[in-house]
Amino acid sequence: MLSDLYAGSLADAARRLESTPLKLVEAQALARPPALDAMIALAPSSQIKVLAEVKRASPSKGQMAAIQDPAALARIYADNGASAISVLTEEQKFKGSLQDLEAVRESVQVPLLRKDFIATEHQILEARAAGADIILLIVAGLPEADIARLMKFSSELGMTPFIETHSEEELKIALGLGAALIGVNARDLSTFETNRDLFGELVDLIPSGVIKVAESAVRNADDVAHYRRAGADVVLVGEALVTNDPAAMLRSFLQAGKY
Ligand SMILES: O=C(O)c1ccccc1NCC(=O)[C@H](O)[C@H](O)COP(=O)(O)O
Repeated sequence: MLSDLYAGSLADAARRLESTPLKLVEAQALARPPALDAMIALAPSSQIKVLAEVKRASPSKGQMAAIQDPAALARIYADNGASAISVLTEEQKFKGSLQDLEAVRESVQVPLLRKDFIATEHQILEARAAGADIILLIVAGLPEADIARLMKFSSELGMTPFIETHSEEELKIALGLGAALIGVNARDLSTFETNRDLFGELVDLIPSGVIKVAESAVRNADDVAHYRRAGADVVLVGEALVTNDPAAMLRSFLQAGKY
């Protein structure tokens, strides 16, 4: 499944290259104002931080929410305390787009994550050109040397690479590469099974100074408190926000993670 997701994203990127040549994407990326500093926005504090996701659909759940106006949803997130916003731009299974990311960029001032199956410099330039400040690199999906190269490339653009892991071995790879923003995804991207305890099982391997993100499977404020007790600095939440009242949910998450 994961390799299919990468193949789909790369095919879509190749199609976009036919109408927008790499040199133009690069010029658009370099013309953007400097990237916002995600390491400041997501830095550990006395309160858990929320990375709120714009997520219409997923391979595991199918269609979740129509989200006709992603910019309006992002404003609700930012107005109710989200420290950063994740925009799923994958088109085929998640029904997202770079246009969603551009629209969100116009509406909020918090750092934006391009959430996609990124494997090339072209996709990173597209992310920057659309206004993203953070890009996702998934250890399960990429050879270590590619992650190292793409981390360097995104950092040179002023962006923050967010490195996603799902096992001790993957975490050691992320740490070995010097990642400063690391996620432990409760969802196994091959089987879609979720394990909310995985973050707590791995977190002690992550040194202080690295921002620790608990990703996926938050259904309610109790789950946020669970991740916070385990040591999360940040929770990444999609489904629970887009299928409920996002403002009320966000406020309850921030309240639950206040220690
Ligand atoms: O969400 C999925 O089904 C999925 C399947 C395969 C690859 C990635 C997938 N999701 C990406 C994410 O990591 C989540 O959107 C994100 O962590 C938020 O998760 P949730 O709060 O459980 O919607």
